[in-house]
Amino acid sequence: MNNTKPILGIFGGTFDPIHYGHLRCALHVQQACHLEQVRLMPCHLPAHRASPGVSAEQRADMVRLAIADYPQLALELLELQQHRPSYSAISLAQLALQYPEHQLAFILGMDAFNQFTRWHRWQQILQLADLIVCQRPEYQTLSAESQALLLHRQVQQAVDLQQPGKGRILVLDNPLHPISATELRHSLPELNACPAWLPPAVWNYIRLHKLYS
Ligand SMILES: Nc1ncnc2c1ncn2[C@@H]1O[C@H](COP(=O)(O)OP(=O)(O)OP(=O)(O)O)[C@@H](O)[C@H]1O
Ligand SMILES: O=C(O)c1ccc[n+]([C@@H]2O[C@H](COP(=O)([O-])O)[C@@H](O)[C@H]2O)c1
Repeated sequence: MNNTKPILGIFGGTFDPIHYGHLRCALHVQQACHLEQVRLMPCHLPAHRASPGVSAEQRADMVRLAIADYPQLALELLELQQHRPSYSAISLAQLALQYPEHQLAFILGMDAFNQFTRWHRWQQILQLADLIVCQRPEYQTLSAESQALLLHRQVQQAVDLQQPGKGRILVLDNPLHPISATELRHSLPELNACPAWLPPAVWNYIRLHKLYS
């Protein structure tokens, strides 16, 4: 039996700033997994790292600019609108209530997946959503904890997520994008032109607001 509920992808991130690694992964996942939409959700107060120097509103503005040409992508403001640590388990519980007619899939890179069993109430996430893991250069070795999770939960094909269910994990065979926001933040002060890994509209925003200088 096919699942009649469309799948909504939730791609959480600090997006400090958003770059083509994020954008191309979001577009690839949406198409490869037949997601109705991918909603990019900037975290407000990251629970797991220092607060970014750029405000949550500005990080969201950059996401909005980066996705403007792609109707299959949308900005999810849930975490920005709440003054609490941005725990994915809490956000997904709220999104599940907000989108009862959809099945949820949380999208994350391999580096994030390798830390997943240290997340706040991570077991609850697997009761609320499937995980779609994007491969990322330099992070292609799975931690022992991630391997253990995959043992019982991994599905091999995107089409498997169309069946009713939750807590399944798909590791995608996606094109690799060797870029990180950390690297960008370090190189941006030296750059005079838009680098290949940044959407031009995001570059213009960074220049206009003198970010990362
Ligand atoms: N180049 C990439 N390829 C695949 N996944 C990526 C890539 N860059 C980021 N991601 C994933 O996108 C999500 C949000 O990442 P984040 O906003 O932290 O970007 P980042 O480039 O990892 O930033 P930073 O270097 O500041 O940690 C995470 O799940 C991360 O694994
Ligand atoms: O909920 C948690 O404990 C948790 C711990 C680490 C990361 N996350 C989420 O994972 C997403 C990617 O995180 P990051 O640091 O790679 O931007 C982002 O939505 C974070 O809020 C969530």
